Amino acid sequence: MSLVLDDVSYRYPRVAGWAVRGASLVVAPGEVVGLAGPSGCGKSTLGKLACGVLVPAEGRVVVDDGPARPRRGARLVQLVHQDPVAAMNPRWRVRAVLDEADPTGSSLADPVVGALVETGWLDRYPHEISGGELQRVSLARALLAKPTYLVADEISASLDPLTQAALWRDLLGVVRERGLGVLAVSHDAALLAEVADRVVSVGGGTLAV
Ligand SMILES: Nc1ncnc2c1ncn2[C@@H]1O[C@H](COP(=O)(O)OP(=O)(O)OP(=O)(O)O)[C@@H](O)[C@H]1O
Repeated sequence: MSLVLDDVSYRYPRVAGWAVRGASLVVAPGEVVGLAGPSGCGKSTLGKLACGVLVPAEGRVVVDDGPARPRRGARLVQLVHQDPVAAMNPRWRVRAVLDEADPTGSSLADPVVGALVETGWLDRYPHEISGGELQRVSLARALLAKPTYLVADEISASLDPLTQAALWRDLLGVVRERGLGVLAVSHDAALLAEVADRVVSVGGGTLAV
């Protein structure tokens, strides 16, 4: 059982050249794999392929022996988007964002979510909280869906060092307790060295790990 990207390639419509070319990667349950590389080399694209937001032109993505995007049932791979503003409905208050992921309405009862989200944010719209706060809401939303794997795309880039450390401590707790597998995309080599079990680095150009 694992998240497998097998020789995947992807090119965006109307753009010359490949964004990702022949990339292969495995993330096991309970493992944190860091993905490093220069801007534009295809890290976010690979993350979107891993969770089924994009479909590879070549190669395949297999999640615990099944498809990345099953027609029915739970989405096993959740993406925490690099840009949480773009990933959130601007007309939904934070409470509605979390309730969509956990319709029981008891999301803050989850200790990890309770640590990430402050009650004072619940009645605000995404534009009424800071970028770093929105990143924490975005991570909480993804964890509420109880994924088996998480693609964490620069999830702590807009946080101060103390808040960043707290967020990763909470997330690594979920990795240990629930066996969550994480693909952590970051430019921050020191952070990846700290949180990842291993780091895949890409030198430059198109991503082909
Ligand atoms: N929606 C899109 N349409 C067209 N081209 C895109 C799109 N998104 C990304 N690209 C292009 O695909 C390539 C890979 O982009 P991607 O965002 O995956 O890189 P990245 O390594 O995550 O970069 P960064 O570290 O700056 O976030 C880049 O050349 C980028 O310009």
